[in-house]
Amino acid sequence: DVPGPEPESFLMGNLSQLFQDQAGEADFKWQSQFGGIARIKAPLGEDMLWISDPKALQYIYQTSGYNFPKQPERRALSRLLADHGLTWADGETHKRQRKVMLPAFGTPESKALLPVFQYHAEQVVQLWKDMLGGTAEDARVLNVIKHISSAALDAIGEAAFDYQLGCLDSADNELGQAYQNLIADIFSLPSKAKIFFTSVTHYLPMRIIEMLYDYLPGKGLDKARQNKRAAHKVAEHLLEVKSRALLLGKGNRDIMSILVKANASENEHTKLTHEEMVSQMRTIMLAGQETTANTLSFALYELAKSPDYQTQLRAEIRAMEQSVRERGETELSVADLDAMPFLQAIMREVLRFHPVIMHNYRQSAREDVIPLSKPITTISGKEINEVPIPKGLRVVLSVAAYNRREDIWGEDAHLFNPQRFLDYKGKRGPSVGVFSNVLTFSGGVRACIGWRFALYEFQAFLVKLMSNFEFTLADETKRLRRENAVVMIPTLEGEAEKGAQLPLKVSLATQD
Ligand code: HEM
Repeated sequence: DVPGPEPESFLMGNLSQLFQDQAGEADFKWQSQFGGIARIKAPLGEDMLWISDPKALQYIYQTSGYNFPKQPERRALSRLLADHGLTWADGETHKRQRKVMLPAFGTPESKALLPVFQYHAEQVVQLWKDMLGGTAEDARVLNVIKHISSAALDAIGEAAFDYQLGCLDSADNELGQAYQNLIADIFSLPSKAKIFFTSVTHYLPMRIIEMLYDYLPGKGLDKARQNKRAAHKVAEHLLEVKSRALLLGKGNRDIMSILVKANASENEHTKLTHEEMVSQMRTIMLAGQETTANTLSFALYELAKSPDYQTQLRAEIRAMEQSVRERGETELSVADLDAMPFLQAIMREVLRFHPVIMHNYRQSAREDVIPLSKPITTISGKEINEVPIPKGLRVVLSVAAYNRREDIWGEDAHLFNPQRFLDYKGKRGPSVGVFSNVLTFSGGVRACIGWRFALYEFQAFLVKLMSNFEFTLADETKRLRRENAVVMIPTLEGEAEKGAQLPLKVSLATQD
């Protein structure tokens, strides 16, 4: 009885709109037509709910979090790319894994990684300076996402595992190659057949879905299986090195070392098994790299579009660099970053406007009642404040739409406007997201565990790049598409098959 958009066909339902249109387009349309909740169709006439209502989201993510596990086909994809790690786990297994992993992702642990991120950002600066030649007049169009992705891989290799990948130097590293464009290569440009297949696999037992992913031929699946072989080899080796170091009392600040230590103090029932520890390495590599690199790329895109924001941000950076020099240091500290209001506002607005994970997918484990913050009128004309749902109902939680709600973000929600975070610091609706109430890192019991890690990495890179370079749009950038490839990637209209591309005109920034 909940209203929703017309399905394209019985076979596809509404899913092509969700996955083939530009990222977020269907979400924005449905939000303006139906409000915070709509009935959409999956293939073969199956009913699903699409949701951006804050109270409903809060209920599903948080209040009733473990009653809304991930959809089985999504878990099967997680297993393909990250084994039995945290993104795959559900219920008690998820609670146990998350408890052991949390200490590695706390605030002090993430802050301690800032120098690692600054180092890798500096490598991009040096590379681009070499490519540019040396005078402020020299400008070149660079596909910025290429180098940012490689540097983000190097950064996560070192920050999470104390492992040198050397992707930016194009070092011939098997693990680095296994992760380069992993998600984009597997999930971008999904055909109708692929969308149909992925969606209907949930009618099969989990074991069969997993076997299909293990043995079916296909370029994407081959890449995932090759990734598994490369990652397992390195993970086994690293676990051995780190366990030995722990025995010798030599800890390190990388995430894996902290995890090995935290796990050693757990009892037999709560400990992660060896296989689970190996899985967490793939989980962190998968969840942490393309997400951060793509967010940073969209930030450069927005700043290239708005020279004024760029000038304002650079002025703030210059002032802070000056005060850092005056105290005899060379790098900005976490406190310095926190004391830069425009940087903070830009970061929040980029995360709000370009959430690289646009949807989360869940399924009700029992009959339930979803509360709404605003009533809706049903097809039969009743006004309702809550929606009763059956067990097994699949729901799409729309990060994209929530982040553009006018009742939360204001009438200009569809405009990129960092000023909103400077003008208004109060509470915006029910608390849903873990950070600044944007939903980009999700919320509740399985919110992004690496959000602090991502924020420091983002700031380290953005400050270095803005301090050294000016960015303007290139002609090609007018064809930019936000491609929905599970993680949102920038591609160019007509060249989507080339994968992630973000051509920007880059020149040296003047240092005054
Ligand atoms: C801008 C960067 C990032 C964004 C936008 C992002 C977003 C998200 C979102 C939306 C989820 C929830 C997915 C769901 O519930 O279906 C998630 C989960 C997760 N993220 Fe992130 N993430 C980012 C960076 C990172 C980093 C840097 C790491 C690790 C170093 C990381 C590790 C994880 C893990 C392990 C989970 C699974 C948590 C769980 O299921 O309990 N993420 N992330």
